[in-house]
Amino acid sequence: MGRGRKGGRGGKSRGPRTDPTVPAPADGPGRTDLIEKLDMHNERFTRYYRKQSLFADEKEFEEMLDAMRRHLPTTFRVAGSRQTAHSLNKTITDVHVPGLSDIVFEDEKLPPPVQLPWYPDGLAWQFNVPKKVLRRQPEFKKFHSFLVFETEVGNISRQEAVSMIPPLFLDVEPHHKVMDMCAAPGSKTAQILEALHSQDTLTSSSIPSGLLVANDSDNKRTHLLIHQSARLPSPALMVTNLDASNYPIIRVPASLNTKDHASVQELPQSDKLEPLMFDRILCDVPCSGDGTMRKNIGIWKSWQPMDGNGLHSLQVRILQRAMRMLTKDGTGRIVYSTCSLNPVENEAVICAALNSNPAFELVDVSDKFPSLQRRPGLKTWNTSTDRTAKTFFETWEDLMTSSLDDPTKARFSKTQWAPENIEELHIERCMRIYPHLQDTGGFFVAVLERKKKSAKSKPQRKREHAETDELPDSKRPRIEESDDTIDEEPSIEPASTVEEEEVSSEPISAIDETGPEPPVSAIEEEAPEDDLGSPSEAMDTGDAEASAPAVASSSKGEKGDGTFKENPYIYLPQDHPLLQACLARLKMIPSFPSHNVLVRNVESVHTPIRSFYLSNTLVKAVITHNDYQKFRLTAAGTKVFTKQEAGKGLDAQYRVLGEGLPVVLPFVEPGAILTGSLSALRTFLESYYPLVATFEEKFREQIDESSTGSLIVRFPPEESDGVVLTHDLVLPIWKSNVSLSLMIDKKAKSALSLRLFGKDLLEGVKPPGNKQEVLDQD
Ligand SMILES: C[S@@+](CC[C@H](N)C(=O)[O-])C[C@H]1O[C@@H](n2cnc3c(N)ncnc32)[C@H](O)[C@@H]1O
Repeated sequence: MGRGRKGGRGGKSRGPRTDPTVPAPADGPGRTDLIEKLDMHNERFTRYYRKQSLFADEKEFEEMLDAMRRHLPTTFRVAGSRQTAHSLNKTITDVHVPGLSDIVFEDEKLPPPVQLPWYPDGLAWQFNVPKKVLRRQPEFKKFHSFLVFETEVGNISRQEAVSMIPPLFLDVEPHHKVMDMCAAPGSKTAQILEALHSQDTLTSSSIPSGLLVANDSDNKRTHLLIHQSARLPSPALMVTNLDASNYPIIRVPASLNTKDHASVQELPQSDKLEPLMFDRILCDVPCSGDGTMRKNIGIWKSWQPMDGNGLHSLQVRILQRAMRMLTKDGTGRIVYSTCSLNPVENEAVICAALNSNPAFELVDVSDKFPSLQRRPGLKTWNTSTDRTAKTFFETWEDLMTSSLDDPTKARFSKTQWAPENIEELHIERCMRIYPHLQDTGGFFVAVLERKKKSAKSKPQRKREHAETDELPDSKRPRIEESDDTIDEEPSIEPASTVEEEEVSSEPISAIDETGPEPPVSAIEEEAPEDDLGSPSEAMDTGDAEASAPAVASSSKGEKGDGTFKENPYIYLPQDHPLLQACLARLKMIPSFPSHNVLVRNVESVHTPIRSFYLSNTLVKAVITHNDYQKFRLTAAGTKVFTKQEAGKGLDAQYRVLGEGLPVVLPFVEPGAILTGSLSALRTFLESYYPLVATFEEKFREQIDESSTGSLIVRFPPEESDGVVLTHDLVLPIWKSNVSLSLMIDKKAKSALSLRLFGKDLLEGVKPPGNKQEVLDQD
């Protein structure tokens, strides 16, 4: 398998390989219809895992297999920053769950949604009813619409329960510099962003001083990622498109490489540059994905042991690279995870990485999230050397002395077997989540930190490396750690060319280059986790402006020849006349961080600035002091203002973008914010471009006093005619001469309607012709 090849578990299921001539059975309550059941067998899989002795007895192994053949319950997370999430969660607990608690459908009592007991603050939910219930049973149908709309607007994230675990153990805080090495399609990126934004209020977004670099080697998938993260726009986000195992060093001014710089301070001018060291790194690596078989049923058929064997080397190299990028101040943390149960992709990778870098250790997190059922990492396993899972070797030495031919032997690395020092590595601190433990998918998570006092002498390190030193060069894992050399690493050179202290830098490439074809799951597009609304549906908002990603994302990306062509990222001078005109017109206060505004198009007479983006200072430092082309920077910061077609030159009219509003709200002159009411909100939601004359008088008066263009309205909490607005709602509107428009996309309007008024007030209302014409009308 080649480096940086498209990979990724949880590949879009090819679905059950059913006989097309057999009519599909009805959607039965168990939803594991006969045809699927027939496909849920694979001798290679059962033989391989039986050999691993995962459990004390065969009975439990059978229990696991049974669970893997059952339909996976639907799980979702109430997303968004803390306060908004709590408010929506209360609606689910107080309104929806009671309504779903005593439902009988076709003589069967249906279980209501329940909270996942281990997820903090009860923000994650699970329910398990057949699809036909969601289609036909009125209460569940209503709940389903609610979920679909809230998912569309980013308030709810459909995510497999186990996939929510790694970010929890990462324990991100707003000042952290975080790297998500294999981030697409981005469900964990979204969780990390939420943690960076834990200081957000109900109406306004904080600007974290930290940073999240979300990286994926697959260019197409980075665009999925950008779409996902647009649901939580963040001035602290950058998306890059590189092979994580060779991730280059990013240089930033030394004073920003600390925990206590301000989020939007001016860029320091005279600081020396030093490599950016991350506080948190997630390695959610590409894997064979056999833990997702409940969802991706196609893996049942295709699974074979070489899937995992073929990914081991890349997984080790990604983790090793993460170890080099982690802060050395002792407070950093790496979480390694896969949705595979295969020890070659899990414990073997952890052992290889720990043995290559004795400065690190596994962290005992057994006291964290105690209600999460888990099992310890394996201390022994058997590695199979063929696709049929019939040939196993207990040790690498056994393989070497076997009668297999040399080219076959050369495809394996010693690190695919348990090392002799496994007892010293505390491998039991790894976490295995099996499907039968709490009705989930299968998962593996390990938490690594630098040892508190790493005083290993060179001779001691040499002893630890001796095992790999004995190997022929071609089979050695790349032992790339040397705490002393990390700063000298050339910024963009592949890590394998880094000068290393004690051992060869030969990459562990034998399997990578010549190994088996990657597994289906490793090369297919990952199915969006979100079956409550696919990304493509979510993007089709019917409002092209409003639905554009709210991050400064690439409009070009990868060219046909594989080279990378990006629109530039240009920070404007603070006194740029157009920026200043825009800030004045939109009534921003003087402390607006105008030194952190960037644009993506080169301004000229013919191409005026289309949109303004805002980033925090760390993002600015990364873009300013590094060659972002080399990072294949695909997105940065968050889009806050965008051009409305009216006006030219300095008279150009810009508006505050719905997604950008929470970010800029703290900088809007308080007097410029209008006060709305439930009645005004209803008028906005009932029609696309309501006439000013149709609004209640109190609101109309404020509108009459305001100039045309972009305005912001605060709707305070109110209860009227059984409709309850529980907290402040702040929304952007556009005023033209005779009408107004709520500047959020159609789906966000529908979600709001449903949440407040119990129905979509725009349903059945025909959209007028050209929105722009309506907005520009005189
Ligand atoms: C398991 S998926 C990540 C899922 C993601 N963390 C999430 O929660 O949505 C693995 C990802 O690794 C990417 N990948 C494969 N090889 C890579 C490499 N060498 N460097 C970076 N990313 C890689 C794949 O494109 C895939 O998106």
